[in-house]
Amino acid sequence: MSDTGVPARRSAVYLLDEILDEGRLMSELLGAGVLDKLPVEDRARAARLALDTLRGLERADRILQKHLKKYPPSTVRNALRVGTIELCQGAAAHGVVNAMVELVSRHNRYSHLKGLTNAVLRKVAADGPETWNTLRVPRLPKWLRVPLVQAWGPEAMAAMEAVHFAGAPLDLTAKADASAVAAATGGIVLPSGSVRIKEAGQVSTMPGFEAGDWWVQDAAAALPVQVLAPQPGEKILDLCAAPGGKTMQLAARGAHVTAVDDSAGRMARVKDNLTRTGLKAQLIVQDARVTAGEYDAILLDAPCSATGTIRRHPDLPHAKDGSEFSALIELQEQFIDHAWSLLKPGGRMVFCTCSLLPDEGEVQVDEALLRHSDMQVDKAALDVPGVDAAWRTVEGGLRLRPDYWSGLGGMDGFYIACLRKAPA
Ligand SMILES: C[S@@+](CC[C@H](N)C(=O)[O-])C[C@H]1O[C@@H](n2cnc3c(N)ncnc32)[C@H](O)[C@@H]1O
Repeated sequence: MSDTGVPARRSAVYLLDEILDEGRLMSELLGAGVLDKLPVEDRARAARLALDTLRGLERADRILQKHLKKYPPSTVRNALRVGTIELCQGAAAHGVVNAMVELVSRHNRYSHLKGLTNAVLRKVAADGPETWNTLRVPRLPKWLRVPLVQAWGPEAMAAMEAVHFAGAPLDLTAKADASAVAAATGGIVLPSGSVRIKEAGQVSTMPGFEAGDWWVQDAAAALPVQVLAPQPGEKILDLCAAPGGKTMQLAARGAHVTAVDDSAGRMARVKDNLTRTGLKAQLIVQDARVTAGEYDAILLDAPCSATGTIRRHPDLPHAKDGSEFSALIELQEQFIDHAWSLLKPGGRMVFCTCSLLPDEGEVQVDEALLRHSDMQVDKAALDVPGVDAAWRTVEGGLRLRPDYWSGLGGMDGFYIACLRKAPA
């Protein structure tokens, strides 16, 4: 990292400007290379500062509110937010204040606000850290909170917000032996067989990464393949496959996998992942709605709101406003119907989304059952290790929420159902 910490902090402020004002996602910004010019440590620091600021945004704003008569332009406001988060996390006051004052003073439009930056952050340094823990756990923005409270109730919502605020541990899926991966990486084996690491460093330097012994995958995201229960030699279609976590799980169990995704860029990551792990699958870049063939089993991990992944992606509720969701729900319906036409009689299809919205899970399955007289929900398929009976839903699926396993560090929100086609 640079001595002053200014370049990393400036980049964190830039990320916040783009996320909060332009509605861009962190993944999109990192994919576009906005941090690529920074040294590696500065890149990690900038991303961490931006993510921490987004998680604690409501608290930072409450602390800053006391010291601001009116809001400064958003770049300066975001610099104050980053500074507040650092101060409340216990960083040395002089380092944070000096760096933020320097950052603002070098700004070509807002250099006149360096005095305000200095004065406000000094006040935050004096009272912010002790105020921090007296403030409520940050809430989701209303556009998302309202439908989630309606779906799961206020207590569950508060529990999910507590997990979002805490952030997420690192979960790994072992190619073969979870106990060996846990021993090598200092993790624990979760009830479902994933390996969880509380304090992870840089992933690519961890033991077993180069050898391809494991890949990063949230414990909840690893469950759909367990529910599908692939058998060696089965012909399995993995629809919407990139970046390939589930493709690798299917291939590791000896299935003949055809992986389809319409993003060439994301499919390149599937290829890299397969190469690193020494696993095989046929990769096809195409729209899932034109895929052809006949398959013993299908995994449909449909594109969705990704509202189940907020503890890892705290930018999402700030960058989005829900306006894209009805188009996604419509797309999911089309994917289900087309995928169903590719399934052999007697075959099974797992439909899943990393969403907390029933419209992208429970409701999709209810409606698919009405459209397809040869479709049934296979409830027995949910009998896999680590799955709690309380997570089962009325229509026969599995509802996973971030507040489940909260003592172990939570899990991503997911919906999973196994749909069985009538025999010929
Ligand atoms: C939830 S992600 C899949 C995650 C993946 N199954 C895994 O486990 O790593 C959804 C994927 O759907 C893909 N997608 C979106 N629209 C698509 C379409 N029309 N046809 C095929 N893939 C599509 C996206 O590129 C994205 O990679």
